[in-house]
Amino acid sequence: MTKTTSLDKGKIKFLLLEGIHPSAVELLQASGYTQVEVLPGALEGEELKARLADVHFLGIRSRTQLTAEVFAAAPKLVAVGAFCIGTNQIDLDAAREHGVAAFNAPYSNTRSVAELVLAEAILLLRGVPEKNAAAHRGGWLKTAENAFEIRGKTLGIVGYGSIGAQLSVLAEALGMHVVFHDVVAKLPLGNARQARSLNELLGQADIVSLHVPELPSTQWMMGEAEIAAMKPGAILINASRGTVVVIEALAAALRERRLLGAAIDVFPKEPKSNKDEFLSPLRGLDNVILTPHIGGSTMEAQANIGVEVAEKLVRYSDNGTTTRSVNFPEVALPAHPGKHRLLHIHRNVPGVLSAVNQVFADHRINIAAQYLQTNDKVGYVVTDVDAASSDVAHEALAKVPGTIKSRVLF
Ligand SMILES: NC(=O)C1=CN([C@@H]2O[C@H](COP(=O)(O)OP(=O)(O)OC[C@H]3O[C@@H](n4cnc5c(N)ncnc54)[C@H](O)[C@@H]3O)[C@@H](O)[C@H]2O)C=CC1
Ligand SMILES: O=C(O)C(=O)COP(=O)(O)O
Repeated sequence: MTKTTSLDKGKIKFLLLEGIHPSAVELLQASGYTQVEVLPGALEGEELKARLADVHFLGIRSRTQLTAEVFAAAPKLVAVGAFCIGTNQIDLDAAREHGVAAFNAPYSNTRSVAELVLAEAILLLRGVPEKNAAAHRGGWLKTAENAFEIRGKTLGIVGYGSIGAQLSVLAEALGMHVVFHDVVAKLPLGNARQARSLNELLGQADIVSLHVPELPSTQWMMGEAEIAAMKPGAILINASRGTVVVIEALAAALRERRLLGAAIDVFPKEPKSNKDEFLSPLRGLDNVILTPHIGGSTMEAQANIGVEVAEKLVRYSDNGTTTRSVNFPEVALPAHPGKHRLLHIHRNVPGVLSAVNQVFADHRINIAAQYLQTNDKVGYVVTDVDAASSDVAHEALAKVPGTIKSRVLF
């Protein structure tokens, strides 16, 4: 039998958590990976660590927290796939230091989030959440008071990245004016314009929608002062991360009717599973749409994400390609028939590359192709050598000081 990978594909273990779409399993199996375990929920603590003891590839979504402690308990882990956009749940530095490459799906659920936000903006401008809640209780709130068309209103987008920019285009198609705030100068799409500051945006927008990643700089960025700076009767929508809004300050503004309404999809503390109770100061406020972190949860987005991230994991497993990794130097080297491929991940300190190449010189191994990329912490070198030399080279490479991980691919 001809081997295609150093470790028989049938022995490589994938663990997919949080109900990742079956499209991922199908792709992995079609690529020869038969050991794929799928769990519907997230794992944490000792259970997560115990499960990871013999796992090579892990798939998660936004809920599973991968800390330095978790990586330390996963000696065989080669890569992590975040089957979502955000990677704030992964300690990316710790992953890198353990030689674990991380990938995500930066675009597959963008449209789903943008559509949800627009739908919520329309419903909130019409007071539908309150009228719907009243009707369920036997009430009948037929009135035009505080009910508005979306046409002609100003949408303020905070974070003009993939989602913010997509939302901008859709909003203009509905006749909205768009103003955005971003820490980076961005090309405005259509007639959108970039505000000079968050406060300028807050003073102009009828609807403020947040689309920033979770970062130290975005934590609690919508606090009491920022909410007070919003126009009276404005609407706040948050489908980014729960740590971006001070939820108590929002609840106070909504109770006092300073804001017309809000739609919140993400929370500082979210239930761990569908079985746990959702607790929030926003519960019971009829002018708030509360959704259980489903901005990206559509069949279309999940199916696409399943394929996108599974493909990235397969490419990394099969030939060492790290293109679009979120924490690793990017390397993509074409396959060289008849050669074996050595993957060497090391600390980016002076002397490691020369020590690596000294191994080849010492063993008189001819290099067919070699590619090195580094980032501030880690170096990743891919070397293709004659098949007959790969075992001896692999053994010697693993002993080079500064080595984090090394693999050989046949
Ligand atoms: N509710 C849900 O189910 C989903 C939530 N998300 C969240 O949405 C976030 C945004 O997604 P994308 O648009 O794809 O990300 P992106 O990375 O394309 O865009 C984020 C933008 O925010 C900007 N930014 C960063 N810090 C900022 C700050 N302090 N002030 C203003 N702008 C700032 C960046 O420059 C960038 O333009 C994700 O990081 C994720 O946390 C994403 C998908 C689904
Ligand atoms: O893509 C993201 O960043 C999200 O927040 C979506 O998370 P989820 O996959 O629904 O847990």
